[in-house]
Amino acid sequence: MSLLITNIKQLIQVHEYNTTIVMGSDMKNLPIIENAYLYIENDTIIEFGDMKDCEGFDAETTIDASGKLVLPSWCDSHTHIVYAGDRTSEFVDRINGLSYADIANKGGGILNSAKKLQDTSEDVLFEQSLKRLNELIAMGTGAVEIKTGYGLTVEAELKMLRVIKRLKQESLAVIIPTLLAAHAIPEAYKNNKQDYIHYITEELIPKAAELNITNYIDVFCEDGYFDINDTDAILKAGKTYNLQPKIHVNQFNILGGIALGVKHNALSVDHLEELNDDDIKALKGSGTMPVALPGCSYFLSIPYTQGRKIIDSGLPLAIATDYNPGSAPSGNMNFVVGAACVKLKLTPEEAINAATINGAYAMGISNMYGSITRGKKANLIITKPMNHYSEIPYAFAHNPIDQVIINGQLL
Ligand SMILES: N=CN[C@@H](CCC(=O)O)C(=O)O
Ligand SMILES: [Zn+2]
Repeated sequence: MSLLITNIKQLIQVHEYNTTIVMGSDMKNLPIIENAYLYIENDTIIEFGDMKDCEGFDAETTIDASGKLVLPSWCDSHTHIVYAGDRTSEFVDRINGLSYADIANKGGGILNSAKKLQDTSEDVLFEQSLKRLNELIAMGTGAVEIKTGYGLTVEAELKMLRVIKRLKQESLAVIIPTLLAAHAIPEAYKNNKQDYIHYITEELIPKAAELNITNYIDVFCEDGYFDINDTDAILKAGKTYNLQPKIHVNQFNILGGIALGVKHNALSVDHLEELNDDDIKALKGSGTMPVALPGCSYFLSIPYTQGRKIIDSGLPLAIATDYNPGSAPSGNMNFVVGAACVKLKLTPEEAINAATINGAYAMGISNMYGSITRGKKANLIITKPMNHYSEIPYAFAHNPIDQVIINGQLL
């Protein structure tokens, strides 16, 4: 199978050599070729260059992309798309003045989603999740991390993992599963958190590891959920099964979760709506990617992550949707790229780097995804006609996607 895309107005995120992360002032660079071609064989990028050098390709399919841009598909490194039903009633409660914490304290929030998920059959959960996955692919996402965490029992968490496995089998998109082992404390353990942590470390993690579906572990490190000591214990237990941390930290409070994540060699630390200088210091020189989730800040009306400060400190930054029923019910990476510019004060170049190569890094796949590089997988977006990539974040809430290619296949 071979595919040639010709007359590309701008071929974006082109790297001759295999770049796997961009950080600090380098995030301002977004290498492009104007009036370009791209040649794909099977699922792999084989060649690209200036249109005037496009000779000798005998492709089975040719797409004329005149007036359109081509870029790597979005790499969404933080989602919770396997959930049951929705939480629209809590949305209305928040409009009427309740906070996210108020709702959680009266048994809503994550506990509400857990109850719904426990009561939903595996097949129905799969169908609901597949629909969300297909919607986000149509919006340009080609690689996506999916967390568990709405199970809160071994049985329901394993059900979530099996659903993620089926999504992987069903979909062309790259799916990176994460065991969100500690997301909330179930009602039955309300006055006995240590027993629940024991249940997580001694039962859930070993049984989840047995399924061999995930390489990553997550904890919601936050006041009212899991503190630093709990998080430390759970990450240590994960390490014995070779699960690398990708953790929820600093969403509402600074507990020291960033430094703890770095200590445990976390691949990413996500949220960071609250951030201090010690957090920035902890990240310096580490291999841990800070991940901002502007859709969550938008939906909950909480502060936006200081993306500008993170990048100006010389660090890398990734952006992701956090698609979930409670704090960010949207998988639209185009919106996230726009919000990163408007609210995090990233330039379009920085936002596109954050949503492609750095998003791929935050899933451990940037050696094969996230840039236009010979030998990398052909996961691509062809945009609607536009003059410049800055129009993607500029025209907020529009749909810039014309076609999506995943693993060399035109969807
Ligand atoms: N903060 C923790 N987890 C999710 C939200 C979970 C929920 O409200 O259902 C998040 O990343 O925002
Ligand atoms: Zn999340």
